[in-house]
Amino acid sequence: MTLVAGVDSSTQSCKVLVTDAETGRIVRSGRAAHPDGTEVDPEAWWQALCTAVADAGGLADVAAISVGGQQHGMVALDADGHVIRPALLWNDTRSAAAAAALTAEVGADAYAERTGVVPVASFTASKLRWLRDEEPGNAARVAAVALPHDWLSWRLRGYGPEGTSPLGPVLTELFTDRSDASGTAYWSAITNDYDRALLVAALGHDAVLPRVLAPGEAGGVVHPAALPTGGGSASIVVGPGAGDNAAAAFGLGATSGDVIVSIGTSGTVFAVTDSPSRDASGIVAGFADASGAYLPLVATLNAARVLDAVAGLLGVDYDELGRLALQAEPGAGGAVLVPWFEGERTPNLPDATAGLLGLTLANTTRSTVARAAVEGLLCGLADGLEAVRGQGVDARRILLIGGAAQNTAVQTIAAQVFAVPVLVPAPGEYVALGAARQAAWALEGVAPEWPLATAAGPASDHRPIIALQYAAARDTRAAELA
Ligand SMILES: Nc1ncnc2c1ncn2[C@@H]1O[C@H](COP(=O)(O)OP(=O)(O)O)[C@@H](O)[C@H]1O
Ligand SMILES: O=C(CO)[C@@H](O)[C@H](O)COP(=O)(O)O
Repeated sequence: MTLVAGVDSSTQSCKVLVTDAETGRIVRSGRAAHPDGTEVDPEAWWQALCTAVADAGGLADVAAISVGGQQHGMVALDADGHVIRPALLWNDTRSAAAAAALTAEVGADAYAERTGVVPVASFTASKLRWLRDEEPGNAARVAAVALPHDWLSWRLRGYGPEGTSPLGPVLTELFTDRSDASGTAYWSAITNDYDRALLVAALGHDAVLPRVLAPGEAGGVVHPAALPTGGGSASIVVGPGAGDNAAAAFGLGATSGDVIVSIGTSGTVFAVTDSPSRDASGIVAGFADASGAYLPLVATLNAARVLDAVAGLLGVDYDELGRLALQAEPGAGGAVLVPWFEGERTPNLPDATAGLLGLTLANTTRSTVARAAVEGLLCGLADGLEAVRGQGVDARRILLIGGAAQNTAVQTIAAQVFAVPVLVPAPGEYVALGAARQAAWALEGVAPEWPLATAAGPASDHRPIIALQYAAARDTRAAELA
């Protein structure tokens, strides 16, 4: 049996799956935590990757590996391959003003036309502009800009800072893939090329950018001395890797009619499409996918951690939070949580705060607050679904994934919020699975047809009151914050 490995270096943790290359059957797995915070030293991701690989039994018998990862994070390298400062992550909103400045200078229409996206705080270009303005000394030292998955793939291949890596700081050996490149706001999924003028507009000067591999293209091999556990043979192929959402779509084998809703640290709504999208409003990001197609996507900053916050407030665990939520009626008796705890990306309100609206003596109970939390986070994603549909996406069913998708109340209430059937694939790490499938593709030259994840769904039970009530509260909250 030939084995391949897939990695999900996500916001909160690193997960590794080792699978049968032919069938996708999971043979073993490992994981390790990432530090908290919206800026992180990439070295922590590398250490977590090493730990997760060891936890998954190492790579000695593995023939190929590919790395999926959180999108957009700014990994700025100097000419000696050192990381210049901790990476700003996709959920770090300090670059909001930089995003607005770039958009004003270039124009939203021009950005959408040239890159498929309009800058928001999350995108790499906005973070580079922030660096240029706030840390000019650091910006001047930037010799290359990579994304989390690019940098980890580079490290796996033995590259890194002088003296601490077997092959040293060969910046031109960095590679990425279409999906992650499309989240930079200086690459076009249509021309398949960087827009260097937009990089210079953001950073203030040109820099080495990772070569963009074709889907399924092999990017080299794991260096036998890169991992502390040893890399196994000298010929473990490294696949192109992908942004985590694209990797999940590839792992799920999503096709036309499928819309994926992922509830992890981020909330995302996305689909695989044959043609690119260009939304000059900036709500839908016109990303690329991992198979050579496109991935229109809406992301929210407030997803699974909304439940963490409210469970903490109520002093309960996830299961009890779910039980409480299901004790209340749909609409939570008029209580609405607009869950913008971390500011928000969609709608683009980076400085927003959350609001609990519509409280009365009658509805101020633990169960209505629990339900309002679940409804609020799902309604933000339902708005995302409408926006994605507005780009011509056919939504015949929703595939619900991510950490919080395992919560029974989230599943039940999703079937009340979305007017489209909701399916919950068997619990799994679909980003890592997609990366493993990519590894098999890079190894064998053909994308393997792995059996689709089995998925069961809550019965459709659409309750329009939830979204109607949320829309009114959302608009009220946005007006309060304006
Ligand atoms: N049963 C559950 N109910 C609600 N939330 C959950 C549950 N299990 C895990 N989570 C949440 O899922 C999140 C992790 O999801 P994951 O998709 O792995 O995140 P990421 O990819 O952003 O690192 C955590 O914030 C955790 O609180
Ligand atoms: O910013 C985006 C997508 O544009 C996020 O989806 C990140 O890619 C992080 O994902 P998770 O770690 O929450 O899965």
